[in-house]
Amino acid sequence: MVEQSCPKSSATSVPPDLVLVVEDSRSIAGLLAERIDDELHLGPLVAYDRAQAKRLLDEKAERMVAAVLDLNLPDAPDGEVVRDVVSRDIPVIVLTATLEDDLRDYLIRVGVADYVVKGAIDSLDTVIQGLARIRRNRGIGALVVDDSRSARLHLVELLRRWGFGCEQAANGEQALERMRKPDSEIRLVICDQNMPGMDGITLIRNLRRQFPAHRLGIIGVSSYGSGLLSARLLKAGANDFITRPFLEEELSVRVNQNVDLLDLLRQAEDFARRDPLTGLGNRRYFAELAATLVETSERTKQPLAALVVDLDHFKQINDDFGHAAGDAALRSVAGMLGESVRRADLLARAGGEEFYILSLGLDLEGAKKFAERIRTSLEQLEVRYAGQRIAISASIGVASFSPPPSVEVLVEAADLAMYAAKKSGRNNVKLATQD
Ligand SMILES: Nc1nc2c(ncn2[C@@H]2O[C@H](COP(=O)(O)OP(=O)(O)OP(=O)(O)O)[C@@H](O)[C@H]2O)c(=O)[nH]1
Repeated sequence: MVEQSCPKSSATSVPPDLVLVVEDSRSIAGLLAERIDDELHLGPLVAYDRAQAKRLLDEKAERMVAAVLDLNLPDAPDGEVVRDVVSRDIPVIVLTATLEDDLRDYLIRVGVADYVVKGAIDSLDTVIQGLARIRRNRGIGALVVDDSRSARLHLVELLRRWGFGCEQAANGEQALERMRKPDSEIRLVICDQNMPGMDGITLIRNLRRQFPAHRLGIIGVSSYGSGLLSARLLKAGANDFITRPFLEEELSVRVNQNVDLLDLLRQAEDFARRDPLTGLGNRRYFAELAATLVETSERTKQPLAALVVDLDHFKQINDDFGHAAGDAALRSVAGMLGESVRRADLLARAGGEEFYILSLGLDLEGAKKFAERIRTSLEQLEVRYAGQRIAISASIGVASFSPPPSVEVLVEAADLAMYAAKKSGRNNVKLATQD
């Protein structure tokens, strides 16, 4: 079995939304609190000494995303507050005036996520970036694969202090079994090369066949002196590698850079599927999800309905009020449609002033009622631009098949019905004929 090492989040109903700042300099504490609030939209909890910090921990520890701690406090001159916080499994960034080697060793040993030397021009920027990463990491599942229990636990402990939700597997087979589970998403795998049975390279090849580089970051771990091995790990599909023994800081940077890259790739993916004006999915997004809905309709023997919603005389709106007003109207319509559909429905902007909705479980009669409701809501929609009301209406075509032969047939049927609605005067709903 795969061991669950650290929970992804605490069991409280309020998601963690606070950052503890323990700093006796009121000016630094004030600056940090302001930036945590403004830039991260998290609630700063400020304590000026250890006693205050302990009280806040007793009251609100489970709501803390992370803590920023000064090492020298009036009632705790030797960093005692660090242990108070680390012992509660809250990721810690330490602010320190100086950094000698033995202090660095102590901080890593005691379990801090990061340390920042005070006074450098960008030190507060570094703290804010560190907090943003810890918050981001909380939503990311990581899997450590290593047959050595102590090596595995070391990696798990490091990932946990950086905020990751973390699981572990003792060999390649366990790791593949874990990756087959759809429940919690693992986005980062750190895997050792030398394992009995399936080695790291074979495991990475296997993983890469199933998970492209923008879905899963893989960091291979090789031993010192095996330069060729590192190259082979990369060739097998690892995004990066680290050589043992490593400094915790180096692993932290590699892990964070890889997760940053995953985020960027995910954003690029998202941009390719999203309409920038309305924030709705675009045609590409629609095509991908529609295929899944058709499959579900076939499998569950439920009808699948399509609505094609085309705004009337939109050119006239642009001509009368200007293109910016037309844009504002499209955004309002998208917002209204977003509120009208159920969570499981698929809504997309198909292009221009046309929107598609797919709804599983609606027969033609149900879909007609749904379309009528949308038509009426659009008619009543209050779109105001520069003090003037822009009247909106739509012609809606409706089709429902149980199951549809294909997405194309379903949408084409609804599209033809929409044209019939336009022909018969606009601002009405028409149903597709069964043939
Ligand atoms: N403001 C704005 N206008 C857009 C956008 N996309 C398409 N349009 C405009 O929507 C109008 C669509 O015009 P037509 O296809 O002639 O249709 P219509 O005027 O709505 O008339 P009917 O559909 O026949 O009722 C065009 O003038 C496009 O320029 C957009 O993103 N923003």
